[in-house]
Amino acid sequence: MKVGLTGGIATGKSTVSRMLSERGAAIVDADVVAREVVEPGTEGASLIRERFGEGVFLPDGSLDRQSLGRIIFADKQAREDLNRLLHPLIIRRMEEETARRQAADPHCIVVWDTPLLIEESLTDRVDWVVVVYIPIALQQKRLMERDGIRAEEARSRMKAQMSIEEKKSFADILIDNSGTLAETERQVDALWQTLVSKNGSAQP
Ligand SMILES: CC(C)(COP(=O)(O)OP(=O)(O)OC[C@H]1O[C@@H](n2cnc3c(N)ncnc32)[C@H](O)[C@@H]1O)[C@@H](O)C(=O)NCCC(=O)NCCS
Ligand SMILES: Nc1ncnc2c1ncn2[C@@H]1O[C@H](COP(=O)(O)OP(=O)(O)OP(=O)(O)O)[C@@H](O)[C@H]1O
Repeated sequence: MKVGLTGGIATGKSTVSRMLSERGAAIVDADVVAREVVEPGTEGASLIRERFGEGVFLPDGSLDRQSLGRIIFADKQAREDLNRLLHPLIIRRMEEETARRQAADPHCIVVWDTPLLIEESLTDRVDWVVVVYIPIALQQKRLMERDGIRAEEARSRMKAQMSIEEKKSFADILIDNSGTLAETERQVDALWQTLVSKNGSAQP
């Protein structure tokens, strides 16, 4: 079984995916894979160098994430270009990782922790869509606190994605992460019970 876990930036995907991992899920994290596909010497790194130039790389050859982030969160065309270059590489690697996990354990529950699951029309690749939701004002506050950024920058990052209100409508299951972590744990327990009971049976 393959579950797509999504939400808006800083709504709590990593928090929920950690809780699912503790219960036995196999996590495939798109942000981690996105880092792997641009490591020095990779095809991803050369594609970025061709489009964005040497200025978005550090002297040791690694990607200057801050610099590229400043460009793509402020410029829609640049963001679409980056997505077009990297997403096929990211998706391929996520599918390979999933196949590897399922070969090792056919009954495992694989969770795709993927911020852009809905924007990139990846919902058909998963059996269930779980959206981690918090209200927009709290999203902005948590993002500013976590990344130490100002309101304006937080808003520009949030605007680079479909709004969390809109994403809600794509959910098979909604996790409300606006309360305490203990409250989220309780919802994750219920989610896990549902996934385990449906594993191997009909899709939602
Ligand atoms: C622009 C980059 C270098 C900035 O790196 P940085 O370390 O500052 O951020 P990080 O990778 O941890 O991403 C943080 C969050 O930003 C959001 N985000 C990242 N990329 C994008 C994007 N292309 N469009 C919209 N939101 C994005 C996601 O919510 C993500 O969880 C990096 O995000 C990147 O390589 N993005 C392109 C790959 C991608 O689309 N990743 C998202 C998963 S498919
Ligand atoms: N229930 C909660 N109560 C208080 N703080 C929380 C809660 N859940 C998450 N947070 C905090 O909110 C921030 C965002 O959470 P998290 O990093 O899990 O979001 P994310 O959706 O994975 O973000 P990104 O899209 O950037 O990968 C973190 O600093 C986290 O510690």
